Amino acid sequence: MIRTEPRRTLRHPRNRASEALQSNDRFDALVRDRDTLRAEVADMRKSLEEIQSKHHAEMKALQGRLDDAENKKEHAESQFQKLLERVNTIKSQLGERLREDAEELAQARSKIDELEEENTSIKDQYQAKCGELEQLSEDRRNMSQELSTLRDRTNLSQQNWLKEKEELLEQENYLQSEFEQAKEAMHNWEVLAMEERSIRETLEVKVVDLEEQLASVKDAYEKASTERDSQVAAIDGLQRALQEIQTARKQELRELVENSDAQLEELKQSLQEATKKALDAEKSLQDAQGELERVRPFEKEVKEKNLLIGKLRHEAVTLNDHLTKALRFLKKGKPEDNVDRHIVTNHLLHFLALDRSDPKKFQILQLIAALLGWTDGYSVSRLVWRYEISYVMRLSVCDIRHMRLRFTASYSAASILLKLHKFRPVVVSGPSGTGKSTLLKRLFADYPNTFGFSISHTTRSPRAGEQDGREYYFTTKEDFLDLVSKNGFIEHAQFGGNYYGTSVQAVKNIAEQGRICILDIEMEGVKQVKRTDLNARFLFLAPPSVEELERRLRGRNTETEESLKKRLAQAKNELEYAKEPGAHDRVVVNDDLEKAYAELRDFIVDGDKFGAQQ
Ligand SMILES: Nc1ncnc2c1ncn2[C@@H]1O[C@H](COP(=O)(O)OP(=O)(O)OP(=O)(O)O)[C@@H](O)[C@H]1O
Repeated sequence: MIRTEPRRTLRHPRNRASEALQSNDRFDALVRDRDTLRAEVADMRKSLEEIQSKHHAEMKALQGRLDDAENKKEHAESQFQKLLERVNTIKSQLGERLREDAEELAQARSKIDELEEENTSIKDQYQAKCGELEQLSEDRRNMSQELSTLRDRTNLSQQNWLKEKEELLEQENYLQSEFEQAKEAMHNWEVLAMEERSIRETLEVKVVDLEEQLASVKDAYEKASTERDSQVAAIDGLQRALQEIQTARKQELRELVENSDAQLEELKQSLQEATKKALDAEKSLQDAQGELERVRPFEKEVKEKNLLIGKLRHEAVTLNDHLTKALRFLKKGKPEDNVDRHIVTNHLLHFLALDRSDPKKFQILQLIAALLGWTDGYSVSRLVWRYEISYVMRLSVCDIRHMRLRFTASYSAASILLKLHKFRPVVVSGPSGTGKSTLLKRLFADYPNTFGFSISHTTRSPRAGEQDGREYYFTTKEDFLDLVSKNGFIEHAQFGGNYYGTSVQAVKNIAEQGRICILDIEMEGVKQVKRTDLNARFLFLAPPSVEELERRLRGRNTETEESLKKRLAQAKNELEYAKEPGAHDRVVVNDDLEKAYAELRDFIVDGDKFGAQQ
């Protein structure tokens, strides 16, 4: 609306009447203008009042929403505090329990070791005593044999002597009877001499002869008697000697038997004691085994908890590292440095294009702040805080949970990748029979608790005593085939209607446990590992020649003619593949076992770095 100011100018008197008329008209017009203005003012007031009341209502609604949000925030904070308290109490309780269990386990182990040592020493003693017992029985048997031969010989000589004695006695009797006859004859002759003197003279010669005969017979008799006496004395001496020998032998034997009986008794006693001790040891071994069985689940729990603690520690260290890097990066930026406007514009466009709920938006904001050199920590944190608060206040609880899950998943994936940089798996491949198992067995013995084999998946049902995640990861056929379709296996095969396979995740699990996973696989498996993010190192073990390989396979006595042919054909393929550049990081020829082991160990151990990357 155009309004004109009333003009205040001096007019000529002739025009006064007409001017009065004009001024009346103008006055009327002015009155009209004023009225319209008043109406307009009233309208505006009305609309102002309406706006004010609307604004008031909007303010009220906003205040209500703000109050709600604050309540929710307070509630979430109190829940978070409670959870934190619970986590702390669980941590302290678990720590206590873990320490106690570890102590108990160590005691049980040392007890088992002691008992086992005792058991072996008792067994050794028992075996030594058995050997001694056998030796003694052998001695006894030999002596009994000797004694019986001696007895036989004594009996024989005794019989001979008795026979001779009888013969001498017979001779003596015969001489005695002859002497008696001669005496009688002499008597007859003396009677006859009395009667017949004449015959006497003739007979005297006979008498002399007879006397001579008698004398000689007497001599013979005396000789025989002395001989008999000496022989009797010899027999007596012999008998005495024999008796002495017999008594000495008997005494010796008695002593021997007594000694061996005593030794036998002692051995029996020590055997009984040893058996008792062995029984006691077995009982305490069983107790210890029972104890071990009881402790085993705790051991697993302890391991899991330790793992968890390790993971948490590692996460804390990584986060700290990231924070330090971010701070350093923020501190380094200078506003006067050349800022690439193109990059900033791109980031800004990206920021605007992203959905509000996308967490990347926050990261881009941080990046822009760093690029523009907003080194003032306070203003950056205020900006970030304001953005965060305004963003978080628009999120529902469900969104927050979802975000946390997404963060945890991506964080654990990143954590595994970090672990795979430190604990890099080693793929040891090579034709069957080159000596992989022989060398790896030695390496594991030299470096205990350093390496691990991945646990395989299987679709077969668990057997008694088997545990999921210990002997195998037991899975269904559907899940197994699903994982196959997602390239989740390094190697897989079917035996007797069941599937078996080595999964990529199983290898990652070994790195998660802080061990180097050793994969003893074939060429196709090697290629598959290269397609994964396992960050593995590759060693190829080659035989000195195909002929030597065949000799070793035959020497192992594990192959049929058919399987041998198959293995040799496969060996040729593997040797061809190994010639391709970059197929393996190291090729070791196993011609000399010591040399090959040194090369394999040097590559895997890598000066105690085990191939770790920064
Ligand atoms: N340097 C060597 N010299 C002579 N014999 C060897 C040597 N290395 C290994 N062997 C022998 O070769 C045979 C095969 O070795 P081994 O079983 O370790 O092979 P492998 O590569 O593990 O076979 P597979 O892949 O079939 O299990 C064994 O009998 C082993 O004793």
